[in-house]
Amino acid sequence: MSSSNNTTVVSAPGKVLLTGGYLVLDPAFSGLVVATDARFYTLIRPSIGSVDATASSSSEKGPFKITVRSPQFENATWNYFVTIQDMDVQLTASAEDPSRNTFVELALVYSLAILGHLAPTEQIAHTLGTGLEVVIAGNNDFYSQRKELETRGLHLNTESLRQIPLFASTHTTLSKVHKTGLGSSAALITSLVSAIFIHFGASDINRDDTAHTTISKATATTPFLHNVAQFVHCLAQGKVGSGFDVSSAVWGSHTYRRFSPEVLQAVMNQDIRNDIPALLKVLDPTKTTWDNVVTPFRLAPKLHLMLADIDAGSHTPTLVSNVLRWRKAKPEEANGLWARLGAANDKVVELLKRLQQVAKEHPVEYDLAIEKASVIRATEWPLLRSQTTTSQDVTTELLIQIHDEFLTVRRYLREMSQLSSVPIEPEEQTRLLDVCLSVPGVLMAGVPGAGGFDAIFCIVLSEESRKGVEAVWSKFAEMSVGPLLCQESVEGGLVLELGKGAGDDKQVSEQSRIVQSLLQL
Ligand SMILES: Nc1ncnc2c1ncn2[C@@H]1O[C@H](COP(=O)(O)OP(=O)(O)O)[C@@H](O)[C@H]1O
Ligand SMILES: C[C@@](O)(CCOP(=O)(O)OP(=O)(O)O)CC(=O)O
Repeated sequence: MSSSNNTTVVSAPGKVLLTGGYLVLDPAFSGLVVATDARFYTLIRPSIGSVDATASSSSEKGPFKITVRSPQFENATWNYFVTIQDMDVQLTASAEDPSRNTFVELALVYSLAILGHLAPTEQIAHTLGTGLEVVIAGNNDFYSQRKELETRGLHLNTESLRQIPLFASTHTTLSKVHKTGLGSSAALITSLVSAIFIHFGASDINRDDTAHTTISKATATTPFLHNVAQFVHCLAQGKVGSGFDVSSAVWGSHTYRRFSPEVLQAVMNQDIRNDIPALLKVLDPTKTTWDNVVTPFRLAPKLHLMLADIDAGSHTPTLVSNVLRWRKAKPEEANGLWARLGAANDKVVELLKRLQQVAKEHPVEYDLAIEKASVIRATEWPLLRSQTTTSQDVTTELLIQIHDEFLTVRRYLREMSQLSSVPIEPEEQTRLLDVCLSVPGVLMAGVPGAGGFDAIFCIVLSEESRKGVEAVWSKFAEMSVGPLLCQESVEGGLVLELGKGAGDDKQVSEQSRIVQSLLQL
């Protein structure tokens, strides 16, 4: 039983880790991850034309063909064949394909193998029908658009980026593409895994799991999809990372405390393919306690997130292994810093939450305070302090505290850089961030995630501040700073864009324009 119109589209957002880089690898600390409105989309529909699915033996069904395409890349089509024998659903990659895609392949292998133990064989075979076509596409922000702008003779700025069509060609292959750090593989795997479970009628995600789920099983819920995506992502990356990227792809912006790595450690090998019941036991949230903690978060109104990728990328795994090596070698030095940085990170989050609350309780005064602060530099905000203690002052006070506390976070990150000899906030980035902060109305500026030369983020209070920051970026001579168009996601995590259960309002929304364009790819 596939989706009503036989096509399923599921999207998952990209991410930016504002606080908690490195610390979030340790379950004792948490991180603040903001989901972006730049999303990854997976479309699944029946293949056109018929495929010979004759049984090779009386009880075996198949082979059924699944073709996966990533139209933004050169040489990015992969073919797979599925056979079903009782509950055992096997997927093999075509030997004729010039390249393999481990991430896509593992997502398909394990999602289908798990499905074999959750849905009736007949239902799976029926949905596979004459074969399936899978189309994968990421918002342009996931990949550097420098080449596309060049071919169009356009400058590197947001105005030019808006002229590029949706899902533009990257003019290169997946292995050579310059990624912008929004977490393509986590968003891809989360959308792909979820699209498969939904397309085969084994899951029914909706905004509220309890209210709308027609399938009552624990394996039909969003936490289960999260666990499967987390497992596949870890297997594809060859290690159990913190998992904040998959978590935000599933649930949107939140403060994240990781699951204990031991939860997945025992199944982190490809032999588990031969024992799906054991794997299911680990992934079923009612059978294994996943101790990850997700507390929803939204930036207060009028706080705008800006992101830029820097064309001088760092290799995150190298940064991480060097920082962890230093922590192991100098535990006392590192743990002291970990504790101070952890406390400063928590303080930033707490202040941002309080700002949200004040905006809710005193919207008029809040807006006035933001308006005033947006036209002067953060260092001059103390001048706005008046004698009375009105709600406007509360807002101004919080803005001052957030700005100051985030400077403390950066100071600790630079200390970490120095002690570990890892360029987490390198000097070039420090200079860039400090110039950004000198623009009126800039609340925060920092290096996201693992830091390095990869990217920066700013949080600004008005459209004017945004323009001011963009002007700084375009003039910065030391490095090429490429703005991204994305902002904080308002839709949260996973969204069923098309298929059984997708909201009707999607038909007229911006998202439906995106889905229409996907259908043409
Ligand atoms: N559009 C896409 N289509 C298919 N696979 C993709 C796509 N984007 C990313 N991937 C997969 O994700 C892998 C990149 O993963 P990784 O290096 O962990 O990047 P990231 O830091 O963006 O998560 C690619 O090798 C590919 O397998
Ligand atoms: C160091 C980290 O805590 C954060 C890294 O975050 P990034 O967002 O920098 O990651 P990439 O997208 O892989 O480059 C490692 C982790 O939590 O897994």
